[in-house]
Amino acid sequence: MNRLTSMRLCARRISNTRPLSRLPSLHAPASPLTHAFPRMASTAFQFAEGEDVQQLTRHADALLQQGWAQDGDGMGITKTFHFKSYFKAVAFVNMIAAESASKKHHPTMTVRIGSVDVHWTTHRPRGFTQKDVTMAQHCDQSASLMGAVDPGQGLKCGPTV
Ligand SMILES: C[C@H](O)[C@H](O)[C@H]1CNC2=NC(N)=NC(=O)C2=N1
Repeated sequence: MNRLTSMRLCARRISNTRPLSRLPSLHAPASPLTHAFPRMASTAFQFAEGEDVQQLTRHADALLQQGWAQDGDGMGITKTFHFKSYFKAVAFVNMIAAESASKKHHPTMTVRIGSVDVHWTTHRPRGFTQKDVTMAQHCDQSASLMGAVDPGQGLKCGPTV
C-alpha cells in the first residue's frame, strides 16, 4: 500500500468516527444510584414539627457560616471550640451549663484539655429547632468571652516529636 492510499484510508476511518457528543456513554441517563440518593442527609436539616422552617433555615445558614456543622442525621448541629487552657475549656462548659439549666435545653459536650465539642439537637419534638439555634448562638458568645482561639492555637496534650 503506497503512502497516499494509506492516508486516504486513515482519513476515511476518522470521518467514520462518531463525534464525541454522540457517544452513548456521555449521553446515557444518570446511573440509577444517582436517583436513589439524590441528596445525602447532611444537606438537609430535619426540622422538628411546628418549626418556622424559613426562619430556622436562615438562622441555621448563619450558624454554618460561623463554623457550625450539621450532624450526621440532620437533626442537630455541632461545633468544636478551642481554648488555650483546660481551665478556659471547663469555664466555657460551665457557662453553657448555666444557660442550659435556665432554658431547660441541654447539649452533649465532650471536654478535652484545650477544646470542647458541642452538639445541639431537640429530643421532643424530635429534630432541629429554634432552641438549638438560640443555644448555639449563646455558645458562640460565651466562647468569645472565654477567649476561644483558632483550631491550631488550642492547647494540646500528646506525645511530643
Ligand atoms: C422536661 C425537660 O425540660 C425536657 O425533658 C427538656 C430537657 N432538656 C432537653 N434538651 C434537649 N437538647 N432537648 C430536649 O428536648 C430537652 N428537653
